[in-house]
Amino acid sequence: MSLQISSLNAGYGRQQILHDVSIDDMKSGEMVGVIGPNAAGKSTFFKSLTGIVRPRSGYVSLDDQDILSMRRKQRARQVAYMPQSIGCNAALTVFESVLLALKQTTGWRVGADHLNKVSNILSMLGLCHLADRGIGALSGGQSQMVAVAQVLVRKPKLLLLDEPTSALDLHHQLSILSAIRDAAKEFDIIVMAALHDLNLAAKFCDRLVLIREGRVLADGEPREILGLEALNETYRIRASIEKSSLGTYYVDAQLP
Ligand SMILES: Nc1ncnc2c1ncn2[C@@H]1O[C@H](COP(=O)(O)OP(=O)(O)OP(=O)(O)O)[C@@H](O)[C@H]1O
Repeated sequence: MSLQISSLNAGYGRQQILHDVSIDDMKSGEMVGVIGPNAAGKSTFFKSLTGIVRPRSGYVSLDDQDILSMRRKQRARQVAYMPQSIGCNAALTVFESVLLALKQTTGWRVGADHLNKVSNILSMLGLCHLADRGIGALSGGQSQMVAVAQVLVRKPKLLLLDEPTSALDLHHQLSILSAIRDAAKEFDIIVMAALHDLNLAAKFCDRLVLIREGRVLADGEPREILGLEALNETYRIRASIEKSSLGTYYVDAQLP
């Protein structure tokens, strides 16, 4: 399965935000980091793939199907989106909220297989201890992890995560991204995640797409993208890419 995005244009009113965004040949199991400074258009890009923002032009082919022309329900079975800010319904437990997310795309009959799916996802993300808690009584980080469970349980073909670790401590940033990467491989999902932490992006993503002012500036392997001079200009920093004693690459950045 592959995803192809060609010449996507989108915006709000008269303001054009995305300009001819094209990304070639993303493959199932792949984790693609979408990076770029504040207001670059990353959320608008994700929203235009889900239909929340209607693209003005462009073509998005997922598994040889044009997702932009799909009906909302059909698209929801294939594309799951976790927005940057998460609302919660205080009347549900964590387990029920993940079950409800699953049922949105599979109909309302609840069978043992559905309950197992929810249990498996909670276990995969290390959230079993929260299963019976009311979702209105979670911390910001716990809510964010439950939101990941809600999209992952649907096993979409394409999973869009808008800053999935912004509320998480270091341990949970690593554990959640690691679980998402494993899930991408196990369930054959294409994951696109907007990430502000370039070191996490380098550590977990197979590929990085750098967006500035609504345009794709670069697309490639993390080491290649983070070593680009364009990164300095885009983020208005002075950065160098270093190799750690663990053998991973990281960005050492300062103000210019
Ligand atoms: N609903 C909206 N109506 C009008 N303009 C909007 C709307 N949502 C976003 N924008 C504008 O679109 C531009 C891109 O915003 P977007 O949220 O896509 O950026 P982003 O890269 O996700 O930013 P951040 O990293 O800060 O979350 C910004 O200039 C923003 O002000």
